[in-house]
Amino acid sequence: MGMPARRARPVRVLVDMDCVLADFEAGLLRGFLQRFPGEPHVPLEERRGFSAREQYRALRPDLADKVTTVFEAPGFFLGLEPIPGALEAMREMNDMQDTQVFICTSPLMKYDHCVTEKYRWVEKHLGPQFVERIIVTRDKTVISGDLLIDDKEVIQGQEETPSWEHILFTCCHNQHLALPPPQRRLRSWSDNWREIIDSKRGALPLDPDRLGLPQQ
Ligand SMILES: Cc1cn([C@H]2C[C@H](O)[C@@H](COP(=O)(O)O)O2)c(=O)[nH]c1=O
Ligand SMILES: [Mg+2]
Repeated sequence: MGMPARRARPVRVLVDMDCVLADFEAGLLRGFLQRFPGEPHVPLEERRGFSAREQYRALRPDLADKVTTVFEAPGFFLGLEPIPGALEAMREMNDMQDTQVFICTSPLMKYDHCVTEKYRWVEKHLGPQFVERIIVTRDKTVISGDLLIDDKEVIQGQEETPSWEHILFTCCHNQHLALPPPQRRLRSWSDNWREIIDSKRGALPLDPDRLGLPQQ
């Protein structure tokens, strides 16, 4: 008798929220134009780098605090529009066999409205079963998973070698970046996310049910 075949471990996918599920950048620009109509702004095509605050600061130093008031305001996070295809992809992913989906999101340091509104956003758009799947953390490197789908170009924290592979989700602020190989991108929710998840299955122990092998 050979080595006992082990049952397949599910692929665990961590999905970021801002700019991956919820359109933070469009909401921020809309809110800025409403609140500060006479001020210069950064069009989405010109966004560069994760921090909108820093890009507005470079445009004019006092704009950093102004843009921050927009995303710290009550109602900002709850009012964000879903990214096209995100809700459908999350539902389909959640229904896939041998796949665990979690929403992994970082709160603002000024968390008063942000955290509850993130929970309410998930309940409103995805339903209560996804509320159970929310992980709120300032450090995603300590969360275990096979994949992290996230728009932030560099994700650092206490863990130097996180368990997940970071898939860069394309967003206005990162679309110009050339990725160091072998880093992969997901260009949108119409892109090949299923293939990316399936690429992780090969690395997992084999499932005897699928191979028709005798159970141990
Ligand atoms: C652009 C920008 C974002 N933030 C905040 C807003 C959110 O709370 C997090 C993003 O979280 P994610 O899980 O990495 O998507 O960052 C900010 O503080 N300043 C900014 O300019
Ligand atoms: Mg994000």
